[in-house]
Amino acid sequence: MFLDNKNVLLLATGSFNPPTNMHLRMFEIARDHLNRLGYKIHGGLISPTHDAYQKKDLAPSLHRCAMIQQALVSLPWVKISDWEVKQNGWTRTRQVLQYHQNQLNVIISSRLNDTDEVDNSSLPVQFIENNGVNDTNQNRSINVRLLCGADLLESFAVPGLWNKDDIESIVRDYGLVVISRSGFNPQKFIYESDILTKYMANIVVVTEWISNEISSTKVRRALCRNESVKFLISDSVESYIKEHGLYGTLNK
Ligand SMILES: Nc1ncnc2c1ncn2[C@@H]1O[C@H](COP(=O)(O)OP(=O)(O)OP(=O)(O)O)[C@@H](O)[C@H]1O
Ligand SMILES: NC(=O)c1ccc[n+]([C@@H]2O[C@H](COP(=O)(O)O)[C@@H](O)[C@H]2O)c1
Ligand SMILES: [Zn+2]
Repeated sequence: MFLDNKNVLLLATGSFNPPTNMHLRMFEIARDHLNRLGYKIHGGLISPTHDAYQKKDLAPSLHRCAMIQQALVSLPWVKISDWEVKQNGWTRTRQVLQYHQNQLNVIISSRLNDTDEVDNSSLPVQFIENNGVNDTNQNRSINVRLLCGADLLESFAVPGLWNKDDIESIVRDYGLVVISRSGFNPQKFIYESDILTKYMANIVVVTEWISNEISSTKVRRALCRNESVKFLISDSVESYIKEHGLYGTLNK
């Protein structure tokens, strides 16, 4: 019932519209915290949501993927997975976790058996190679964990947004790493949820003490008003946005 595998790959889902410095910091904050708790982080993945995800002002995934790729140049231990955006429609988060966990299992077993016929282009397998999965006395599996902000956790309570079964599977089979966000109280939210309390051992809440209110919404607003977004997003992401006239920057 409790996840005791300390070998972890962090997977973050979301719009990344556009990717901000806080999206990148989430991975760094989570890795530091989990390392202190004795976990070993074998890599990270960003899985942007499909264009069919009904969200206001969502830029096409082609652009969101390109921006994520630019942003990740300064965070090489995290890779983009474009599996979600390549599907025919929106994919629920439980299925996103399931797909990547299956892929990871296949890759690890093919490495252990010295067969290499799996397409692993979307997974950061170099971390797996470099992080001792082939060591003896090592647990040879890696758990995909959902990395999210406290707002995403609290969206579990939005009526009709998440299936009850999906929430249970996410927290039971994968586990959560939740980064604090101002205006949200993940500890209280867990306390008030029977299912989250049942599996609280699988939820790591990480407090970001250097609190930072960057959000994509605020960045889009600043861009549209022709205000500076420097130090909120990567310079290369800003250049990409302006080059393609995204978020109302055309002719500004
Ligand atoms: N400042 C932040 N602190 C903690 N978590 C964050 C922060 N910004 C984004 N996240 C997390 O990153 C993931 C992707 O979020 P998302 O793409 O919605 O970014 P966002 O900044 O919330 O964008 P938007 O304003 O468009 O909703 C989510 O799990 C979200 O909770
Ligand atoms: N039922 C579900 O699995 C479910 C519901 C709502 C959002 N989500 C995901 O959570 C993320 C939320 O992103 P935003 O915070 O940008 O809306 C997206 O990746 C979306 O696909 C999943
Ligand atoms: Zn959001």
